[in-house]
Amino acid sequence: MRMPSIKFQSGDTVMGRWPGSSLFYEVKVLSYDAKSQLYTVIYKDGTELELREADMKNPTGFKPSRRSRSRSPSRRRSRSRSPARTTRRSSSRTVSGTFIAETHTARKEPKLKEALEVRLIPVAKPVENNSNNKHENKEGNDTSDKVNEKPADVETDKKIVESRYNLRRRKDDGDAKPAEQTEEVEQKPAVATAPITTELEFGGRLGVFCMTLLLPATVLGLMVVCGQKDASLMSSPPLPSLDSLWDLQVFGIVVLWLLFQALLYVLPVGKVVEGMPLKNGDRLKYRMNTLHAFVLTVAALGAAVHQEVDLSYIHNHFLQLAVSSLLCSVLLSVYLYVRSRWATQDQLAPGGNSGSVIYDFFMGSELNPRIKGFDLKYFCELRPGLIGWLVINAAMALAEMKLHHLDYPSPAMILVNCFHLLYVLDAYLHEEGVLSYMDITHDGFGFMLAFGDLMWVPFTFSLQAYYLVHHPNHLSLPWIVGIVTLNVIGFCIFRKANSQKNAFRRNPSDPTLSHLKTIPTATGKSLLVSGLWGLVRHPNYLGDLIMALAWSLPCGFTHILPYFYVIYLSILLVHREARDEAQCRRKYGSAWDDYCREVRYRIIPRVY
Ligand SMILES: NC(=O)C1=CN([C@@H]2O[C@H](COP(=O)(O)OP(=O)(O)OC[C@H]3O[C@@H](n4cnc5c(N)ncnc54)[C@H](OP(=O)(O)O)[C@@H]3O)[C@@H](O)[C@H]2O)C=CC1
Ligand SMILES: CC(C)=CCC[C@@H](C)[C@H]1CC=C2C3=C(CC[C@@]21C)[C@@]1(C)CC[C@H](O)C(C)(C)[C@@H]1CC3
Repeated sequence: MRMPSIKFQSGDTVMGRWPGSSLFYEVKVLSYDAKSQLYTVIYKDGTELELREADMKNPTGFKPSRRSRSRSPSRRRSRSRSPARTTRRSSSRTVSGTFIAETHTARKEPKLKEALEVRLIPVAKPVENNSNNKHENKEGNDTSDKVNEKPADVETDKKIVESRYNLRRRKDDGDAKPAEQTEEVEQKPAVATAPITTELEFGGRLGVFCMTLLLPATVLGLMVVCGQKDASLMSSPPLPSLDSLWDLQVFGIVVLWLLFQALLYVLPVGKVVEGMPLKNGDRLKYRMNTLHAFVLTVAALGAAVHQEVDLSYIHNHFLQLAVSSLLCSVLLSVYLYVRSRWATQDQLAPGGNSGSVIYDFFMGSELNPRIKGFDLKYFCELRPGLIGWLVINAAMALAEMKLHHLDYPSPAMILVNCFHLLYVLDAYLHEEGVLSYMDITHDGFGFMLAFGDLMWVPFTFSLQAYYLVHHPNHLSLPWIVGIVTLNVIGFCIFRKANSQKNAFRRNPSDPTLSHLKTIPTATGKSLLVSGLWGLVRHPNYLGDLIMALAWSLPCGFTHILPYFYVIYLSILLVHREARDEAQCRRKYGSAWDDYCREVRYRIIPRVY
């Protein structure tokens, strides 16, 4: 069928611009939509886009780039769609000669905003991750793959993307805008906008409302039961008195603790690194000094103990400390919710923009709330709660010694303390990796994380140590060896999986990963499909769960309470895996399905 009187016809091979760049690839015209005046074209790697005529040219006037690197046009996408780059970048790569550099120099970008609809259809086959077969952008500020030609200036690039393109879904996704609506789109500033959250998690508004009330009650309930002689969940201990829950002095101590950690956070020590690219292409800066903060805290506490400060105060005021932390997390969440009302669209998290007060309060509306560079979410995620957890553990060891007149903590208490210390130190030693975790890159900062970081982590993660104070458990040497071995296995899987993924994301050409197979995706990123990431789809979760079991075993088998952490983590990680799965399927489309076919189990090999 011939098309209307237009420049290009279906079946023509022409050069199509890649969104946001001055790069042209060979494309085949599939169809033309007269209403939207867009051509649907297909790139050689199977990527389909819709382009305006102005972004398509006859092949004459183009020359093939002399370099021939295996790089799919679609892999340019993440770069070209990220307007604000802090690095300059190359513009001459080829996919078996299909990626062509424009021969014109100093091309002027028209000021017109143009509509572009995007649909990516990846061609995904596992490939060896060797240096001749790269499918992936280097994440971060890597400039080592720069080649000649017009390096795109940050601002110029931003303007090009903002003024030339409005990326939106294709018609066949069901919400294409007719031509009249395109006008409307063009009138808005061309910045990334946060979509309204329609798919509500955690049982929606009612679910999060219940969780907001039940989670704090659960922590307090567990703590009360744990302090009883009979730590059975079926026991019904007397309700704690108001006095045992609240003390102004204790509240003051918690506030001082937060301020002290905040002070350590702003110390100008440690390198500053950039986080993952945000929706608008910017990268926030983070100072990596959690380890410094930890060491200084230990030094300060050591000095305090030397001055005869009694750390068993923590054990004696455990409930009051928890209630004060809860109050701080509620106040913080209210502040976060209120300030999110003034946040710009591109500062909002995808999951916390539903318009429902309770839902957005719980999930967190703003992705990276900052006060003059002080990142509230990142601060809370790694510092007051995690260091607080270790301090509580140490206080429990002292309380155990005091209560049972011991010269040293029991072997069970030492194991629990050492395992937890290793886990937290590992996070600090690999602090940069945390910047790519879901909580930082995807989840908003609201009650769930504020409460999780400030109350849940320190007071439920330390339950095993608290339990051991009142329920000593003798461990034989074989048990000790067995438990230590289990923790080492879990830790190695956890660390290796996280390190492999982080290294691969930072530099897919990393020679230490060259033996691993990968699946390319249309976004330009690849997926690891062998090694630990070929065993299950979340090997890091598997390692985490094995460690969790090793942390509970020192407490014996008399009560289920010390196993609370394993139960919590299993539920959280299964749910998290499902969330991540949905995100990855959206992001990677059929390449993700191929990965799932290749790696059948999610967390536990041959089981789940
Ligand atoms: N102790 C606790 O309470 C908790 C601990 N954790 C731990 O935190 C850590 C971080 O967890 P989380 O942020 O949930 O998830 P991950 O660190 O596993 O990140 C998931 C992301 O990894 C990338 N990815 C997935 N599969 C592959 C693959 N095959 N190859 C390359 N990249 C892949 C995808 O992102 P992309 O492709 O965009 O890079 C995906 O979105 C984990 O180790 C977890 O165990 C988590 C929650 C609670
Ligand atoms: C429902 C509910 C109680 C939600 C709160 C969940 C949070 C407690 C967790 C979500 C992800 C977390 C992570 C860590 C601690 C627990 C929370 C905040 C973590 C910082 C622990 C240390 C690890 O090494 C880690 C850095 C991998 C980890 C990151 C995720």
